[in-house]
Amino acid sequence: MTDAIITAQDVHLFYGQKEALKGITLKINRGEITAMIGPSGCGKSTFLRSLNRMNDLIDNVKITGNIALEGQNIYAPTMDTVQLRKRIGMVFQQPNPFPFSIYDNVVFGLRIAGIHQRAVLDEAVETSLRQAAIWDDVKDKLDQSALALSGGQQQRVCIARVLAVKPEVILLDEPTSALDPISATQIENMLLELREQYTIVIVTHSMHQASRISDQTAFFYQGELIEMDKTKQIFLNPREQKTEDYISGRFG
Ligand SMILES: Nc1ncnc2c1ncn2[C@@H]1O[C@H](COP(=O)(O)OP(=O)(O)OP(=O)(O)O)[C@@H](O)[C@H]1O
Repeated sequence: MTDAIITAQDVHLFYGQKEALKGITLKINRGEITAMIGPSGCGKSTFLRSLNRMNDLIDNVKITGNIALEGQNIYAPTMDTVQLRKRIGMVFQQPNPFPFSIYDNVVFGLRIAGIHQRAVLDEAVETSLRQAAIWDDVKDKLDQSALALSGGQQQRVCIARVLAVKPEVILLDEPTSALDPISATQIENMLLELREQYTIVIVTHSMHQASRISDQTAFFYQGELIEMDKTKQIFLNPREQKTEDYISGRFG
């Protein structure tokens, strides 16, 4: 029996006058990978960003409805957004390591949280880089710039940076679309390893990626959630014609 770690209830989001999300209601199951798919502009990244209040950083955004993490409304005025973004970490499309060493990238969030003991940081660096499946590649050059790594390696360091603060949920917005196919597959394999320990939500344009790694798939279209179900069900026997048309490449 799966249980929900995040619930969204009738979420509407406006950029100025434009309604980008039109009443989204869904549940994200704990310890699963949930994929968000849909054509460009359908609102999947907007929805993903609303899960850890990244949209707060954009001017003129208004959101209504309710999003709860472990039953707690994340839009409540008392919610500490720094704390929230530690609990729900985010990885972006373009690898965005800081212009620091690999070591300093990984421990960035821990230092901000006031953790400075060398042994604790060393341990976090090794554990996070191992989880991100890049420890063997970088263990002998932790003091070198993260910018000198390949794109796929940089993305895994960015994932290690998120893992170091021990989030409960990891949001990934098209994390492999800027990478070569081998790096993309390595990251997919890593996400499969991380599942169960973490809850993962991934926005992807790749049907292959969604069907290969996710447990649940949500199909968005023009700001609405058309259908969400077990991934097998969505890909083999969708309920809605629009879903079928999209996954079979008839539009998008
Ligand atoms: N900062 C913004 N200001 C105004 N409108 C925005 C902003 N970000 C997104 N939008 C609009 O909201 C709608 C949803 O965009 P969003 O980026 O969430 O879609 P998406 O499905 O993730 O698309 P893509 O696959 O191309 O990334 C689009 O019409 C987009 O133009």
